[in-house]
Amino acid sequence: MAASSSPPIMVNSCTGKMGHATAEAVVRAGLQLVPVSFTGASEAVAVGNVGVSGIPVELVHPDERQSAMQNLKAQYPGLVLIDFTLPSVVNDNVAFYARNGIPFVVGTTGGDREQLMQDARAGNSYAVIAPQMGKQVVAFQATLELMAQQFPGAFAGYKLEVTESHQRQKADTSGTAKAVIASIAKLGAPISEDDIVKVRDASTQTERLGVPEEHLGGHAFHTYRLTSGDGDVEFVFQHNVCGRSIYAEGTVDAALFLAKKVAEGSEQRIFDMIDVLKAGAMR
Ligand SMILES: NC(=O)c1ccc[n+]([C@@H]2O[C@H](COP(=O)([O-])OP(=O)(O)OC[C@H]3O[C@@H](n4cnc5c(N)ncnc54)[C@H](O)[C@@H]3O)[C@@H](O)[C@H]2O)c1
Ligand SMILES: O=C(O)C1=N[C@H](C(=O)O)CCC1
Repeated sequence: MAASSSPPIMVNSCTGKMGHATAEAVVRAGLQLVPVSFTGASEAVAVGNVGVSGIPVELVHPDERQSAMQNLKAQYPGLVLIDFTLPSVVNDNVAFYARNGIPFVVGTTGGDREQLMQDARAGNSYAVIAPQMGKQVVAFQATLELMAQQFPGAFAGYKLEVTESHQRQKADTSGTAKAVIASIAKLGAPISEDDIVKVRDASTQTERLGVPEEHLGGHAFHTYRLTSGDGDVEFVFQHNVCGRSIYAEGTVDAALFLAKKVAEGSEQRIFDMIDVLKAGAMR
């Protein structure tokens, strides 16, 4: 695979909310958006293409993706691929990208994460894989993980309550919240992913959580509350995001970071967003 510092970027799927926002960020960054996007079977049948900042992007049915990929590799040397699809298809997609040796960035959450990492490592592909692409949220996550590594068990005996609020259509529990509770478990306050309270109803979101009406369709309001056993001490961590631009911009940074790693012939091939932040790889 040829390397490039300004890679052509393919976004799957431009029919999705996050995929479309990321494709717009690719164009905004002055990068070449590959005018082809893999999409779900229903969308591929229903519409032929979708517009991204005035660029018509041709939609490819899952059954046609292998032949399309052969052509794309030839037509777009140095291609980097971004995946914002669904938890139900992300494993199959990652295995497909790895088999084709395409550098890829996966922001899609859920699926079988252990299998996903195994498949990503199995090929010779380069990848950035992270459930959270927003750089400032990633910095928060990294700080919490550092605290957990420096002071394991520091919050033993504390009770953790987690609430995550997202747009109504989000079916899965936030991948970011899952990653954060894994760090807090190392601090001594473990909870199960099933204990994460998912808020998806508009009235609770606007009246109790303060989500602006205009962002009900795209927001991430997370609260992590740690309370001491005697109830006398309380810590509250929050990250409240409206819209999707924080993720889209971080994803473009991740794609540029990955293209650089390919160009360098980096020995490490699989990265997360903390690696992107540590490299200072932000525009
Ligand atoms: N990492 C992050 O920072 C971040 C940020 C936002 C969303 N996400 C994740 O991204 C994913 C998508 O979120 P969304 O809000 O865009 O969802 P969405 O439902 O709007 O979009 C999903 C898209 O995937 C497409 N799709 C379905 N099957 C496909 C297949 N086999 N191949 C290609 N495309 C296929 C659908 O057509 C749909 O357009 C979720 O897992 C979400 O958690 C991650
Ligand atoms: O909008 C979404 O869906 C998001 N998904 C990621 C998660 O599951 O944590 C990141 C935040 C937004």
